[in-house]
Amino acid sequence: SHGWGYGPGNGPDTWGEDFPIANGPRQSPINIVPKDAKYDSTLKPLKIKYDPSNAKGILNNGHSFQVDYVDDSDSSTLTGGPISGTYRLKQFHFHWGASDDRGSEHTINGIKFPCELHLVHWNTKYPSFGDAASQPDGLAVVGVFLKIGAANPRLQKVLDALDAINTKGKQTTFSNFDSKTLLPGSLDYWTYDGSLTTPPLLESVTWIVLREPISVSPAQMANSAAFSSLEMEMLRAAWWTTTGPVRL
Ligand SMILES: COc1ccc2c(ccc[n+]2C(=O)c2ccc(S(N)(=O)=O)cc2)c1
Ligand SMILES: [Zn+2]
Repeated sequence: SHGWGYGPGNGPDTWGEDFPIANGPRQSPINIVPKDAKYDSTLKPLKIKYDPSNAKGILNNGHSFQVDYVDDSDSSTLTGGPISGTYRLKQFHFHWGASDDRGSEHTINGIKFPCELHLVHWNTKYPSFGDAASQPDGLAVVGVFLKIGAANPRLQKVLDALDAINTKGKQTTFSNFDSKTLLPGSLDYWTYDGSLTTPPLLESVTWIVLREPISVSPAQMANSAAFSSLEMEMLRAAWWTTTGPVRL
């Protein structure tokens, strides 16, 4: 059968057929309502330490593109915040839509952002990412909203690499990139226990969604081939998933 995607026959509302956990108790994404969020004084500040030399490559996986990191040591880690122990950076990727009025997975007061960055980390109490991905405390994903505004020079190195991976399955080396530069000035966050937002939808993610967005310009959103090739899939789907991928 054709794989999952964002089209009319394989989009988020059909994922439950192959992945019944789609109807589970802690599925992501969710709508964040700031006024309903509870302040938790036991939460600590986020501690993020990334080593730019750990960047390995950039891959077009057909649903997004991801920058993969070497994760065989504790040189790029997330600690503090709502998590205990040490989580290693594995990859980061983006979710975007066919137009600037939608694309993010999480929403704030029902508002969609044009893009959302996910920095994926796994709990080093488990031997590998694959093992951690099936554990309730296995993963921690930092979500960062992108809003349309001034061009963001920190994104440019990533966008410039996309032309070399403009079809599904293509990858190329991507080295010496400090993903910490993608983060906003404030690390204030909302957190909840959720899941992977794409199949296999595993309920193993402690979500840490930053309140402050970073900027991206309309030209940056549109200008790269890979964005457009991946966006072609999104475009085909756009007429179908005008409600976006939020499943409640
Ligand atoms: C154990 O088998 C797996 C585990 C994870 C898989 C995966 C296939 C695609 C993506 N992943 C992911 O790693 C993945 C999927 C979604 C996200 S998200 N969008 O950050 O929730 C992060 C990471 C298969
Ligand atoms: Zn994601």
